[in-house]
Amino acid sequence: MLPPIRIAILRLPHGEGLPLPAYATAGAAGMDVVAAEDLTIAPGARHAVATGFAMAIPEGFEVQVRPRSGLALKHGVTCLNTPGTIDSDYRGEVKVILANLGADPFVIARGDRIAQLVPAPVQRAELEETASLDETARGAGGFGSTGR
Ligand SMILES: O=c1ccn([C@H]2C[C@H](O)[C@@H](COP(=O)(O)OP(=O)(O)OP(=O)(O)O)O2)c(=O)[nH]1
Ligand SMILES: [Mg+2]
Repeated sequence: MLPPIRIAILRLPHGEGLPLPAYATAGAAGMDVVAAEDLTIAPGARHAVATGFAMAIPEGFEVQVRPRSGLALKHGVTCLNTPGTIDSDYRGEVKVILANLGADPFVIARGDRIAQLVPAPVQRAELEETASLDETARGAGGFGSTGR
């Protein structure tokens, strides 16, 4: 495991009394995030769920917002934009965009764990426009071109 990076976190007024994101076990890769609001997401609906905190991620890193597998498997609830990207220059409230792909309304109580946060280094690219690309065995084949 790499040494942890430091991320400043600001509790917002409506986050008072809630646990900050935390690792559930010694080997957990993601910090669980709790909802800062009570709400019900209807089947087929989505909602940007409040978390009650904002962060200042160090330059060169991002934080990914990922679904919890238990919610996905048991209820069909996932992060619609997974993995969500929190930019290092974002200072607003972190929101979790949950979608209910299940058949039943999904009830969230303030304090329920709804997603997990994973910090990751950012690799930027410089694009170089070119007139042609090198040839490969795959070529333009994709989307199942190698078979099932
Ligand atoms: O799950 C998410 C995804 C994003 N964000 C916030 C932090 C992120 O830095 C910002 C912008 O996200 P993104 O770049 O994915 O969205 P966009 O649609 O491109 O918005 P923008 O035009 O603000 O970049 O929204 C969240 O709070 N939760
Ligand atoms: Mg963007």
